[in-house]
Amino acid sequence: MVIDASDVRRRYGETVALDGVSFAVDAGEIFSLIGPNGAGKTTLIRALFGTTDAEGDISVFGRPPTEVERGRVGLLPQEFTPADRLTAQELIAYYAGLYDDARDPEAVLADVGLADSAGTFYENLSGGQKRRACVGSTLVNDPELLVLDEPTTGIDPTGRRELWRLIEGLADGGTTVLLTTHYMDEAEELADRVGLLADGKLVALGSPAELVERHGGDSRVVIEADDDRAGEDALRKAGYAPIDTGRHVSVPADATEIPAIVERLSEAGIGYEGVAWRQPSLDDAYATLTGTGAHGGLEDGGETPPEATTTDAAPEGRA
Ligand SMILES: Nc1ncnc2c1ncn2[C@@H]1O[C@H](COP(=O)(O)OP(=O)(O)OP(=O)(O)O)[C@@H](O)[C@H]1O
Repeated sequence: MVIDASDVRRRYGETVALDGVSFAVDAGEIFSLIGPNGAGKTTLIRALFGTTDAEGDISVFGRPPTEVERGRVGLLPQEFTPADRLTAQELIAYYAGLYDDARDPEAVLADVGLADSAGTFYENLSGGQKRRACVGSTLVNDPELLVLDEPTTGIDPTGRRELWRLIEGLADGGTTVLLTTHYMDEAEELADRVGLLADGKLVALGSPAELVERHGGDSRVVIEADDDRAGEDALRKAGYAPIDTGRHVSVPADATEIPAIVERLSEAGIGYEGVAWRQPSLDDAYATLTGTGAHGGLEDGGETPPEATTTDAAPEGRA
């Protein structure tokens, strides 16, 4: 086991940032922490690495956070902006210089796909290349555990996919990865297991598929109606129970029910742009658990996560 955390608590004055968090991460796993802004993700990462004090039992590689050998861990903080006028090569070489037995910077540049951009100033790299260069700076010590705090925030879809492939490659090579993200597709794509933090508590823990199964709801037919309200009314009258997703008309149904749904709509004279069948995703599970969309927050007026989800996380809290 690489990380073992039990009943971790941290307050900042009156603010409870972590309220008894327990979880464990195994070697070679990609574990993703998700949760609304202010849920406690960064505080938890800082507690795991001893840069903030916390109550509870934490061990990383079997040792208290402050006693872990630095060389075994690589950490990419959320706010990390290297100097614009360093080339990619200079950036990696700088970090390599901090370790006695660092890897060859050229090899690290190749690993993060920047061999051809080694001489490019950081400011002239694309968003995705910049983040890969930053990840590269955490790889100079060949860490066994890599911690990435929102590694793809602000990057375009191509850059995000490049980073995903990089992270997957590292995990395939045996690196344990702990990452935070606000992107549910990222957690779903990358993570072996996901922990959902809300208000300092781990309210759900499991593989993306398990969380979707437990909290994602039913598969649904989504209708892009010309008039959503009229569409919902028509389907309700026909015996369907529309789900409130904030946009379009969604009714729990199998794909085989599409013809019947379309018929009900045309009987009611409702026009539509499109009809699609969709299985629930991690986004849906997240919305159910937090009462928000993926980019909202409980503090933005969402509901308190249902009690049942708090208790159902408990037995799996420790792997
Ligand atoms: N140094 C600090 N001093 C006071 N309060 C803090 C400090 N750091 C965090 N907090 C508070 O603790 C809570 C958890 O914050 P944290 O940054 O861990 O959340 P987060 O899940 O990482 O949020 P985000 O997704 O926005 O990065 C918040 O209410 C935050 O305001």
